[in-house]
Amino acid sequence: MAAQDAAVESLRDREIGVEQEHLDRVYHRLEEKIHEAEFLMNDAVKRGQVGTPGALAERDAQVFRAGIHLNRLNSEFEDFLFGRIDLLLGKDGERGPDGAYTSVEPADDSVRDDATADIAETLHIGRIGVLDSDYAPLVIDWRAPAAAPFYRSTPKDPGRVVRRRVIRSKGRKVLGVEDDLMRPELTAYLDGEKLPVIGDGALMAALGQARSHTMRDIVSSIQAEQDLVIRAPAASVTEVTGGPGTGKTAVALHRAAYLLYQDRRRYAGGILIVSPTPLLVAYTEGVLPSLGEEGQVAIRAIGSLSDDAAGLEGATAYDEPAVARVKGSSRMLHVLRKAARGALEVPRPVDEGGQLAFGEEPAQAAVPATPARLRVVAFGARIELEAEELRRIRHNVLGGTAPVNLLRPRARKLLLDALWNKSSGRGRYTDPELIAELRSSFDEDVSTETPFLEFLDAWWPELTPRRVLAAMADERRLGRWSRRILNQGETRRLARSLKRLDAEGNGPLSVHDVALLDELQALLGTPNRPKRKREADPLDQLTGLDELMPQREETQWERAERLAAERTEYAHVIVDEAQDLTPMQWRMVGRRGRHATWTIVGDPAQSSWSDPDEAAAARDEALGSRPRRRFTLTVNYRNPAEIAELAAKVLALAMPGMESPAAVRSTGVVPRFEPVRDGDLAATVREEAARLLARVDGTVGVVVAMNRRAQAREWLAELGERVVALGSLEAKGLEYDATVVVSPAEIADESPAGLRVLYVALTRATQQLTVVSAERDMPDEDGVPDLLRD
Ligand SMILES: Nc1ncnc2c1ncn2[C@@H]1O[C@H](COP(=O)(O)OP(=O)(O)OP(=O)(O)O)[C@@H](O)[C@H]1O
Repeated sequence: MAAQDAAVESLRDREIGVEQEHLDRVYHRLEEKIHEAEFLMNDAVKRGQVGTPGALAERDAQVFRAGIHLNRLNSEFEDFLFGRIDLLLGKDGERGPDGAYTSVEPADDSVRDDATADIAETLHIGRIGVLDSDYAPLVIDWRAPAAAPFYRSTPKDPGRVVRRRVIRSKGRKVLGVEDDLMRPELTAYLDGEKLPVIGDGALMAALGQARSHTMRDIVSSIQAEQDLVIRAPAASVTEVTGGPGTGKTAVALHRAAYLLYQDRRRYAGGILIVSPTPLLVAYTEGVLPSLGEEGQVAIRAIGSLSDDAAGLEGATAYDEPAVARVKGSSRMLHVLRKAARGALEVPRPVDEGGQLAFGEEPAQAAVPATPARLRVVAFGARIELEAEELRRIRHNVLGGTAPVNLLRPRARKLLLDALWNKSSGRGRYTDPELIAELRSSFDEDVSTETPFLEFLDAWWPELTPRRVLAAMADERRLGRWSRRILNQGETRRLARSLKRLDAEGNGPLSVHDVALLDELQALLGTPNRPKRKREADPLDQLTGLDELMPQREETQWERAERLAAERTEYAHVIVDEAQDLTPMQWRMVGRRGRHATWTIVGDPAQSSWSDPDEAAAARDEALGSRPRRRFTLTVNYRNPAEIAELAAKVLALAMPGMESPAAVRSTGVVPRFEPVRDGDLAATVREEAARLLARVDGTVGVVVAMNRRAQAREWLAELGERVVALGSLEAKGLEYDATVVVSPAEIADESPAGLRVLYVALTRATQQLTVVSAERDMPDEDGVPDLLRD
């Protein structure tokens, strides 16, 4: 037995040695390429010194290209080379642009009658493609067509693949190999020697690894059903559904990298990935760089999508469910339309002069809400417009649907018309030319007068989304805008939730406020501002360069940076956890992809939104009539069968009849049930988290009801960085080696979608799960809460 083990080990070592040799060749070639790129950079800099505009533009372009190239080559890929396939001869002998044979099917005579065959081609697969100096492929990019059989081949449908190997390496050192035999019935020979097979496959090895606070890519073990989605054509809409742990997020990220590889030019317009929480953004954002892609992809939390959400972190506060339901509903659109127009009448916030603040009622002899009349002097006489006339003009201007801020020039024009009609100038001449001249000087005189300008500013102020949102905090006013749209209770709750904002709308935003601000931005519009001239660069002035090149064009770098900063629309939009988007959020996301192609991944069973039909309608509106291509993922790679089985009980309650995905592995460790000990919830949770910390190498997540978030953080403060406390809604998409789910009943009762939120909480663990039940969970003698019993 020992001799047999030793033989296996020596075979493994020999195969590791074979792959090491190949990796050495790859690195040698990469070094050559890095030198080439550095040479290009230096050469480009020299060109820059010539100083003619043509040479400068060329230099910028060259530096840009060489910079990208160097960046990719220098990236510290942990396992740059990760796969290999050994293939039979193809049906035809044609080679593709990457030097590999293109045929997927084996040639008729590739297998001999005695079930032996020769390996005709060996391909190594890696994160980027590398050709040797003769243009033969040393490494095929994982996204190239030639790499597809690495993912697609199965023993049932092997194509040309005989052996599929996953290579594990760190830096320049190969650490291990794991093989899957796709044609076990064959005896295959490579260079005259029998093809060896090592290990029991790579997927299980990958799934058993400890989790950290960042997601890993799955590039070495993408499964066939996932590969179909990743490589689906970009056109129109690709919709992917699948239960927890089926790899939807992973697939979405790999698809972004794949699309960029396929058509870099087209996706220079940017790919947007919308994620439900900043936590999930932080968890996933390392995956794309590890796949060799950066820059063109923006991963944004739904709470930071609008320009108005402060900073990239955006909004993290959550409204209580009843408020969230109102703010997310498409009925809000009608309220916001009224508010965007009605806010013109709202007094402006205090300035030094002691005027009113929003939300305050006029006190004593305060300045009136909006000026009641306009008084100017023209041609030596006073002209006035009374309240009724002003009201008529405003009504007239607001007649259409144009954005309010863009209507200001029209309001100004109608005011001048009305003043002119009352002025003495009107009847002075009959000659149209003279009248026109007089009118034009009238307009100029009046419209530059301070009283007129002050009046216009107060009567038709430029509204900001935040100001309008803050104006909605006044319940009486909001009641006017929401009449026949929201009921009284909804109006009250909405107004109250907005009291967090000051008069200018500054203050903590909730995740749902962000979609409202974005809608308001669209309703209000941004007036055109005169273009600012490019600021002079002091260095250019000092060196006299500004005189040499007075109209220096933007460089390619500057242009790329500017476009990224200004980008509001994308070429492709990927929505993760799409089941959670509210109708208002769909509108916000839809505005960013009006001309885009889309990939949408989600799971209706995990939806925390209470009205899925309303959300589905909004989604249809955002996607328009684009055709949809649908995929379903069926295998759960995250949870062991023991945990998946428990979660399935909640699924049966939350969505009767819905099937849960099949767990791909089992650990033999069943979930643990722990009732609160001695009435001390904090101590029980802390002890359970500590117990799990000792049992797993990676992370432990403790999921509590949303209103216990802060509490839970305190309970766990002493336990170190491997433990994280999460509100139920924050657990979306994340995973931990072990989780503690605290009081299923509390989580389920939190909102109308509570059972689905509980389903999410129960499906976060890759190895172990403890459920802590409080009194309201009504645990039985084994500690099993009522909700989780058979
Ligand atoms: N082919 C694969 N090889 C290795 N690991 C995989 C594979 N597919 C998925 N995984 C792993 O399974 C886990 C779950 O994947 P992911 O988070 O993408 O699932 P999901 O469908 O988005 O789940 P949820 O709906 O619960 O958010 C991740 O750790 C992911 O790396």
